[in-house]
Amino acid sequence: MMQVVIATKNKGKAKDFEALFNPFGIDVVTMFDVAPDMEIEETGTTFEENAILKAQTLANELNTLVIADDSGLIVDALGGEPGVYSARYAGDHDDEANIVKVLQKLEGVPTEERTARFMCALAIAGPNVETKTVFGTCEGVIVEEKRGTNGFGYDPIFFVPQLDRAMAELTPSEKAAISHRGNAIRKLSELLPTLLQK
Ligand SMILES: O=c1nc[nH]c2c1ncn2[C@H]1C[C@H](O)[C@@H](COP(=O)(O)OP(=O)(O)OP(=O)(O)O)O1
Ligand SMILES: [Mg+2]
Repeated sequence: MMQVVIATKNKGKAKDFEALFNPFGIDVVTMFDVAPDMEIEETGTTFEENAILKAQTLANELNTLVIADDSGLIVDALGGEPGVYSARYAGDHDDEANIVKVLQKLEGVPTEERTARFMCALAIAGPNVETKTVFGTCEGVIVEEKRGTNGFGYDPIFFVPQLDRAMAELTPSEKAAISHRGNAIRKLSELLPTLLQK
């Protein structure tokens, strides 16, 4: 069985990656499987820097090819917040508190000004390969109340106009087809043949 190592400790992200890789017969392995005690501090100021940091740190530790994802929500009316700090916006990795904070800050802001996007930076690093990064985005609107129970993070408040549903109302494969993460993976897959030749 082919497998891909993802430098993440986010179970929601891991499920997204499974929806993207399992259809190709590729198993997803996370830090819970290969480095459960490892903590990688995200000291970068951009998604790209943090993705590279996570990919290279785990790749050096395992001496194998690793993909890392650094992602977040950009809300236009909040000047781009929570951005790179999405995971720690209101509390450390407290999805519910993060959602409440975004909704409170957007109180009274009309729908047409509630535009937002998810951003995903993926880095791939490993022995004998030059570290590469790719990016994916997904456009949406922040709704006033949570909708749906699928996905993770800010998915319940992220409405996808294209599908007329919130991200948390999509099945894993529907999300994979349109998400920032899906779009980034599709770009990475175009790079892989050249990357692995060396
Ligand atoms: O598809 C998504 N649907 C909803 N929310 C999302 C999504 N993608 C990223 N997000 C939010 C969650 C978290 O608040 C932050 C990611 O932070 P980020 O540091 O990249 O991930 P993390 O710390 O949860 O796991 P890890 O670093 O171990 O991969 O953006
Ligand atoms: Mg993180």
